[in-house]
Amino acid sequence: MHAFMRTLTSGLPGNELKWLKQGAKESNRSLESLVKRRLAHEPIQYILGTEPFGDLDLLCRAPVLIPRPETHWWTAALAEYLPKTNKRFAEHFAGPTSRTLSLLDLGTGSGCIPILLCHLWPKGSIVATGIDISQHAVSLANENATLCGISRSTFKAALADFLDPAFPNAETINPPYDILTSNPPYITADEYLHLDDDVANFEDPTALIGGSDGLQYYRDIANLISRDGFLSSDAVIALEVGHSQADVVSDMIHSKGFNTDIWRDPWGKKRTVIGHRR
Ligand SMILES: C[S@@+](CC[C@H](N)C(=O)[O-])C[C@H]1O[C@@H](n2cnc3c(N)ncnc32)[C@H](O)[C@@H]1O
Repeated sequence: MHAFMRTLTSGLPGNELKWLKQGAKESNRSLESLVKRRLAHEPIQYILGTEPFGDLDLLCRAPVLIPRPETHWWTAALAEYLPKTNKRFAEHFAGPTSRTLSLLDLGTGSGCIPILLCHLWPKGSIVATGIDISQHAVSLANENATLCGISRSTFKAALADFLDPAFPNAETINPPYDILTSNPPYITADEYLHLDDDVANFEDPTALIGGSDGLQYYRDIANLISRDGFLSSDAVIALEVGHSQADVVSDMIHSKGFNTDIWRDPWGKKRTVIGHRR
């Protein structure tokens, strides 16, 4: 048996084996079955069922997108940046004010972005909504919100399709929003064909492909933000983009009456487009 396990685990990096052993110990699942799943390219986050996102530990379940380190990076940076953008936001984050701030996250997946923002602003009271086209994602995001126990704020995920011309029409979507965040699907249909098995065989293609040129969702977001009454007059927008998309997405947002800024991640890539109403 030991020799069999040694052969089975020889294809795994040492740290993954350590995590799987830990996972097997914590959940009474056999190490052999966990290793077999990993060797079949299932991501370790789905096998263990969680992934750290800052100091949160979020539930992960296929096929909902596993939160990525680059998403954590800009979300944490946004939490620091927002109080510096205007007086109303600054007052709000210093402590409770008479008004709540409303936040909408488009394509919320695990709920990682709004849940971390609420967690990092413990003094503010934010009414956050995450929408997703996938019921798997909506359920997981609501479970994550309960698990993470955000104090003064509330977060609720709801099923909706933001590409639908009738969006927003559900009761759960209640504009105007003060903060709009999104990490939409942004890889091209061609890039999808070249993804590693770990991603392509387990994560939902709907979470990844942004149309033939990868930009379909940004065009839609640009249309949404230019609608009367969708955003408040001092709203801030934060969009994650693919590594070559920042300039074109920034131009789209700029053309809708917003000043824009592009943030580079710690690895030097242009990863986030920030927008403020002009
Ligand atoms: C790249 S994932 C991001 C998930 C999560 N926000 C994160 O950063 O880990 C994009 C998400 O958008 C959702 N999505 C795709 N098309 C959508 C649509 N038309 N309306 C609403 N959500 C959509 C997917 O189901 C997926 O959860």
